[in-house]
Amino acid sequence: MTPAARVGAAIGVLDAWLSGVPAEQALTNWGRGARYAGSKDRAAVRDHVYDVLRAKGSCAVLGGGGTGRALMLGLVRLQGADPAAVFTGEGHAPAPLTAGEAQAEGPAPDPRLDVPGWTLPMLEARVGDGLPALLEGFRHRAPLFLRVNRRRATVAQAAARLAEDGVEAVPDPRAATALEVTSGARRVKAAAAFADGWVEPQDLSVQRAVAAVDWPAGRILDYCAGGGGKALALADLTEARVFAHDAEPRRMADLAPRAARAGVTVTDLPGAGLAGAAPFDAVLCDVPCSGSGTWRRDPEAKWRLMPERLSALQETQAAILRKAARLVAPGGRLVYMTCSLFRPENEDQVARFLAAHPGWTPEGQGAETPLTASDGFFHAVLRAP
Ligand SMILES: C[S@@+](CC[C@H](N)C(=O)[O-])C[C@H]1O[C@@H](n2cnc3c(N)ncnc32)[C@H](O)[C@@H]1O
Repeated sequence: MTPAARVGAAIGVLDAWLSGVPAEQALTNWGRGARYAGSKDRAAVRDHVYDVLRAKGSCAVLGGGGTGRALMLGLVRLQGADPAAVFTGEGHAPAPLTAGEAQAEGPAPDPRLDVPGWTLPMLEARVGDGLPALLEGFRHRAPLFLRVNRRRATVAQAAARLAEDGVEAVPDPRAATALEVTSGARRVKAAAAFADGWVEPQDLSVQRAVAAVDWPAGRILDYCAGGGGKALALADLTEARVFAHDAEPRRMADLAPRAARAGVTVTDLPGAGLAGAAPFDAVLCDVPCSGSGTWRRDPEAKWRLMPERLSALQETQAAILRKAARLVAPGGRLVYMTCSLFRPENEDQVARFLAAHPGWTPEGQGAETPLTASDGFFHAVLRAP
């Protein structure tokens, strides 16, 4: 495919997204009908779509509208390319610009347009004067970080082995287990270091939060284990026996093979087994949240989020904390985590729990933002009476 044909394909995918099809589904649907597209074409189309979703408000201003075509035109302008060289109408390229489209270019748009307006006060409350830098960052792709499984390799050994497979990665002094991938990110999952469990993708902010907690020896329950990212990190980092639970057990399907790769043991605990297995010395609640800390990675999420959804998430978070607290041993720890930047999901949620649970004490908390680590991430440690 020519570069212009890739833009044409991205326009179709964006139109499908605008009609309500999730981005991944829209990309899959396009891919099924595009047998001629090679892996580089597919990657380029995906990148166009996600670049638009990261900067949708700016693209709409620069492209003069909200259709897939206008958004892609805006992206071409935002990236400093010449639209006339892309919108040629030749082959599978999009049709030439109309006079109106050619004139639509205006001043550089405000990055505030690239997040839902009602979230701006919450973002500002988190980063203060850093808001312009945060919003500018949201327009760009997030870096990829790996966590080195220290039971398998040192950080230096993992970096050297990744390099053999064309993945360049450098240690990050902000976390002892972190490698930042500086080139070859798409090759990580095919690399021997990944297949042999030396590395797992995990954001820097998560690695910092996990390392900041004083985890007890004994028994730790990951109550919202999902794919198991935190449970695996805990099994590698601590000497504790790690258990994993999730309200939707199918989400934990990858946990066993990932644990086997990493050479660690994580024990599944279905709902029926929870009460009998309690109490635990620590219970981690990595709760469902807005994901506002990961909007660079999942920009579609910011356009899906509505105030009602945020309120519902807060109720879910409070309910999970209430239930999980009952599983903590006397004097044990409840560790609350979100990948949200919003206080209502973080500090306010902790305050609400403490107000309703006399005797529990806060033992420290931390909030990362894309300005301090990579993703936004929050953690708080609460001590049981
Ligand atoms: C943020 S994700 C967890 C990500 C995971 N810890 C990781 O590191 O990959 C939140 C998880 O909470 C689960 N969940 C939602 N409601 C729950 C509940 N009431 N009890 C337990 N888990 C719940 C979801 O199924 C989802 O897998």
